[in-house]
Amino acid sequence: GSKWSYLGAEGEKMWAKKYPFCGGLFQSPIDFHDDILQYDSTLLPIELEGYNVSSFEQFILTNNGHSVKMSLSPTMNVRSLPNRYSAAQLHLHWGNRNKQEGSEHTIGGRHFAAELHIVHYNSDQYLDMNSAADKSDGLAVLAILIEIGQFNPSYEKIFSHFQNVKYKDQETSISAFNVQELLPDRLDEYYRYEGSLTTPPCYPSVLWTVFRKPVQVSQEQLLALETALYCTQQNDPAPLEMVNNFRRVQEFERMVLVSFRQ
Ligand SMILES: NS(=O)(=O)c1c(F)c(F)c(S(=O)(=O)CCO)c(N[C@H]2CCc3ccccc32)c1F
Ligand SMILES: [Zn+2]
Repeated sequence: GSKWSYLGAEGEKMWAKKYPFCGGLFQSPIDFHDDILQYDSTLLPIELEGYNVSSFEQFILTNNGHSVKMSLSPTMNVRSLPNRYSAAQLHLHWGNRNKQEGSEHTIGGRHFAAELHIVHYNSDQYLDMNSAADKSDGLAVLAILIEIGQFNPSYEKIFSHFQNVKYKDQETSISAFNVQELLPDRLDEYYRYEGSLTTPPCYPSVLWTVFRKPVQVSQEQLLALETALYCTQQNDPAPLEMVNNFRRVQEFERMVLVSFRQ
């Protein structure tokens, strides 16, 4: 089992001891600020294919002790990237009820409340996630920044099941739905850079697309995310709340491309 956490002796400052890439190059997440941004007119709007999965299909929601992840259908693909990338899973990062700033990427040093990641692997070159995860052109992650605002019925399709996955290794099956509902409406405005997984093993294998426009969930929905889940198993005598599961921003001396003019 992966022995790492976001806190204490196995926290992010120690990851590099067991997972050398975590101390390496091209690490994510990063802060987006003006002097590293460069407009690139060749960045096409993100095109999703096969995202509208029939509600007769199921997605599996799992608490893996680090996040809550949802399996996705490999018929879900991202076009308009150098290769065809097929969806593997989505998961979230968040803060806690007293500090609702748990996004991984930041804009002008500002955290958002939470962040959704949809992890895809290069299905042109590799068989599955595991064989793609450590290849430089292996993965593409779509990142959606989440802020507090209106109740979001699409996010509720995931959040309403948290009581069934409170503890590590619990899972539940939910009716599939169109995951595009979880994205902002502007798929043509995003930040683009080559980075890494933000958890161990931190492979520098991710083509990041971070949408400029955040989505909104309500205060109550965010509170549910911040208070429902545990990193520990149900029978663990020392329960650990699953909070603050975001990596701090990494030093970054490279340009980030943007598909939009200011
Ligand atoms: N922020 S992120 O997008 O970098 C990222 C995570 F933050 C995260 F938590 C996970 S995980 O699988 O839930 C737990 C750690 O592997 C993955 N999972 C990836 C990592 C390697 C791998 C292999 C097979 C399936 C999924 C993943 C991940 F890509
Ligand atoms: Zn993530």
